[in-house]
Amino acid sequence: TGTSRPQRMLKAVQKNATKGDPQSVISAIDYYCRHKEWAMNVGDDKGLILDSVLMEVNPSTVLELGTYCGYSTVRIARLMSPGSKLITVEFNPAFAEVARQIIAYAGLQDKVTLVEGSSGDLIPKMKERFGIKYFDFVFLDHWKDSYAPDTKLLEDCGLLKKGTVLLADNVICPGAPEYLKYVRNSPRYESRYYKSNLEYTKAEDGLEKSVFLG
Ligand SMILES: Oc1cc(-c2ccc(F)cc2)cc2cncnc12
Ligand SMILES: [Mg+2]
Repeated sequence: TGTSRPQRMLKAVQKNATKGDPQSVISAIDYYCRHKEWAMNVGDDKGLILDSVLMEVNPSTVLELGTYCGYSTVRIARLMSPGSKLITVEFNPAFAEVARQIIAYAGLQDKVTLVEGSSGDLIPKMKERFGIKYFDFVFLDHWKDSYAPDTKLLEDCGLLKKGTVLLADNVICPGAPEYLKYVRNSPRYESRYYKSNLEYTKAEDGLEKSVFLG
């Protein structure tokens, strides 16, 4: 069988990026996925929007749902202040294994806790396992039909506080219609859509930013 796409992406990082330099890891992945083989990272176009929303929030605690190879984990963690914490959840063990190595290559392993498992199982354990009171920022980038149930679960577990920002990838492509309906119709959220492109393509996609109002 040979190598997987995530393994080839890791090789490209090890070959073309500088150890301990997160920006070079991001650039190496973007170059590889734009010129060699596409992969489902949030990418450089939507990545710039992610960067700016993240910097605006300057969160102490972040939850990422859907690690994949760790591209957005590196994008987020590189901008987080000293002492802040990112917990990232990945269901697929092969993805998690590559992500650990890419996060470590970027030198960001001290800020990041990667947890393997299903978001639905892990969200109710966040307080007891990781001593998390609230999340200041949540990046949703996993299965699109889990966005809405996981958001409701975060509310029910008391993991959102007034002002918590949810940022959801792929709300157009592949699409998360039930999630959009939920956050756009709920009086508990203030939502806006950031139009962009599906990573490394000309197709439309975008990010939905939703502020929890408490
Ligand atoms: O950013 C993403 C993109 C796509 C995707 C795949 C195939 C296609 F044709 C278009 C889009 C799938 C994803 C699954 N999980 C998280 N993020 C994703
Ligand atoms: Mg995505």
